[in-house]
Amino acid sequence: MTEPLLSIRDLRTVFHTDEGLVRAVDGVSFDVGRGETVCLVGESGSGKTVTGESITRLIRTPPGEIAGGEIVFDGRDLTTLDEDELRELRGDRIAHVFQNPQGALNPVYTVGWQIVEAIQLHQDVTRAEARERGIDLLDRVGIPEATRRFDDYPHEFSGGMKQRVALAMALATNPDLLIADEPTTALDVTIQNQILGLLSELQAEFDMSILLITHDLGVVAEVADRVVVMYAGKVMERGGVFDVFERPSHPYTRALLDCLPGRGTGGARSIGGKLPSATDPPDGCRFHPRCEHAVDACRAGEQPPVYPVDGDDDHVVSCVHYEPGGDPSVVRGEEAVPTDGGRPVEGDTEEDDR
Ligand SMILES: Nc1ncnc2c1ncn2[C@@H]1O[C@H](COP(=O)(O)OP(=O)(O)OP(=O)(O)O)[C@@H](O)[C@H]1O
Ligand code: NI
Repeated sequence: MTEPLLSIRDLRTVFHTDEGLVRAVDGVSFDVGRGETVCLVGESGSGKTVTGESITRLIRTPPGEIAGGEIVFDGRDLTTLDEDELRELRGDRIAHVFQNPQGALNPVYTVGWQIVEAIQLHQDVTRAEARERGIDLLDRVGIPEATRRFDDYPHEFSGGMKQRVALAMALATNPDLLIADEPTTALDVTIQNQILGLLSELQAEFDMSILLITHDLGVVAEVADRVVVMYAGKVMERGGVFDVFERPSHPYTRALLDCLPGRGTGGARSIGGKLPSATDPPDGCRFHPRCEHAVDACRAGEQPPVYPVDGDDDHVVSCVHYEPGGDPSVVRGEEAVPTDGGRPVEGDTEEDDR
């Protein structure tokens, strides 16, 4: 594999709060390859947004602080850059879009004016050239009558159209990496699908990498090349989208997938049990209090290291059942089939038998 565009190693981002230290991102590692879409998934509070915002240090300091790790982007460790260098990078080579496009748009100026500003901030072009480029971008993101709409104000666009405008602004400087944090969550399903389709098209056209943050596994199945599953600040599982969906290996990943309509036991809308406390997470595997497969080894010490699934270094899981000499069939019921002669394959039958 060629060198990834972005390589995050052992990232630690904390918040100093009145209730104590929140280890929002606690030793997270993953790569984003060139031209690849990597999805960061997990329930609310798992640290997805903080991970995305740590990359260009959008984290407010204080209370936030990047306490450790490396964020290597195109060969440079971003954690060593000063504020000026980061500003230069943000909105130029790395762009963000957020759930609420309102934040990206200033209500006081026309969208065209804002796009021209974004282009001129990073590129040495005339106003007329920037305008032409901006109209072209609005057109590319699917704004009808882009030339006429260019001089409209943000409030004159609907929610879905506003998100397209925000996307046009993000793409204005032809970024290498787009970090999209729940960009379609606030939109209705039809518009969601349009925007996601658009993202894929633009990705190919602009040859950029996308880090897409979402808790919607349906979206992940649609667009991801690779998946990083987070829980309580830790990576639980990481791998190619096909591997993770076909052979989900961490009990947490399996539980998440079981919540998808048409998969698993069906009916279940969310995982049982409570999310851990942000300031006082459990020892051992952070998921163990909600895990039906937890054993003593899961309850003490640190989060387990990541182990390859089926000897595949590209698909890894942080679960003691996968350590060398361990028995993953405890977690993945289907493994039991060849050994005991054709018992039912569902992962939860063992429990039902008891
Ligand atoms: N400014 C802050 N001060 C204190 N704690 C924070 C701050 N921002 C985030 N956190 C905490 O960091 C943890 C991770 O939050 P984060 O927003 O990254 O979760 P998320 O996975 O993006 O969730 P969601 O799906 O709800 O967006 C949470 O426990 C959250 O309360
Ligand atoms: Ni978030």
